[in-house]
Amino acid sequence: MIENESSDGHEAEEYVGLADFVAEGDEQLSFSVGDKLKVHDRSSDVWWWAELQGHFGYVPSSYLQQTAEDEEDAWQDDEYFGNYGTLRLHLEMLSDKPRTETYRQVILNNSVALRGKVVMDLGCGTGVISLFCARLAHPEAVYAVEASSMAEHTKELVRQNGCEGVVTVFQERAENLILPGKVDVLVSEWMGNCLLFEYMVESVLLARDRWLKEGGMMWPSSACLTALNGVLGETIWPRLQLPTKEFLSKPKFSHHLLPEDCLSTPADVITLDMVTIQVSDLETLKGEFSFTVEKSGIFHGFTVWFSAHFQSLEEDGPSLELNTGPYSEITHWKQTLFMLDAPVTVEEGDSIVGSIRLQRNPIWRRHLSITFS
Ligand SMILES: N=C(N)NC/C=C/[C@H]1O[C@@H](n2cnc3c(N)ncnc32)[C@H](O)[C@@H]1O
Repeated sequence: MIENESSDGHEAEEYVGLADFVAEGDEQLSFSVGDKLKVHDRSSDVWWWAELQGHFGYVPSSYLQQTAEDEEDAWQDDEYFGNYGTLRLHLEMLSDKPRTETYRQVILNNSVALRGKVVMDLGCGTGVISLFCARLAHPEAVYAVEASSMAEHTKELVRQNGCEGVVTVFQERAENLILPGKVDVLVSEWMGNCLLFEYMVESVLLARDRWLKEGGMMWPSSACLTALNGVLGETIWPRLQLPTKEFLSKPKFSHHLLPEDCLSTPADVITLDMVTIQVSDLETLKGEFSFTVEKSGIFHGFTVWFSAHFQSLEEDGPSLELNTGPYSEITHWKQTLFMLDAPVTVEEGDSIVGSIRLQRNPIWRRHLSITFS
């Protein structure tokens, strides 16, 4: 067989492993999540004949996904920046009072220390954080970076607020950005559902590595994912439209969990230090948890949310936190509920021990899958 020819004479197709596979027998081929395999024969539905680094063998087709046509497509950037070019999403974010107010407080608390500093606002959208900097403090310069067409409006807003002397808008992807110089502070509001969805955080880390001065400040300085055992409040069941099985099979984004629906105390399961974390660390993030049930009830699933922490620019100055959990003021992210395959009755004092894994999708780079074990 010619190296790159498959048995039916077509070009071998490239696929990516979606999960680790361990061969059972020498006619099968083991691989790890993210491995790129050449598939030579897909005549069977279940087992395909594939090659990895010169080794051949059968692999389960359900573990493989075709690689995206090109890198750009993998990030779905046209759709992504297209969406952010319209006001709808920005209106939702600006209307989120806890979110926007936290960033305003951070700038206000650090207004003295910000004097003469150079700030980058990455993914500035309508530029609200940049305007906070220019109006509530006296930085040397603010570089407002926004890749979508929203940047045109942002330039106008900066002008109308009389901030063009301080704020410069760059309509550019952070990855391709050329700045006049390095910055003292990199501020960004990058957090997505379950903290990482959209993986805008990768852009923030690339910008950090290229443009943040040694010892510069990252805002948020750290972020963490928190979880607890939640119940599906009795209020939901009666309104259940979908068949229960289907309903239970997918995570529920933007689920508003009420404190009375919580069966255990929250536990931080994953923490990102925004100064030290590397892009490669984002591929797989794992956390352990052990919950003690505080009140008997039906355990329907795990609820997840995040918090972002903002260190003060001043030595032992107060830090600030944006918490999107059920005990804080509701935000546009709300919380995410991961349903169990089947609800479990639990008693006060029971302990629920396990681990969580956030696996970045090897193909669609803005997506992830979350596994509770
Ligand atoms: N999901 C939350 N919280 N915020 C999303 C916020 C996203 C905003 O940041 C911009 N953005 C995202 N990634 C980049 C990038 N690499 N370079 C420049 N601008 C970018 C988007 O166009 C949105 O306006």
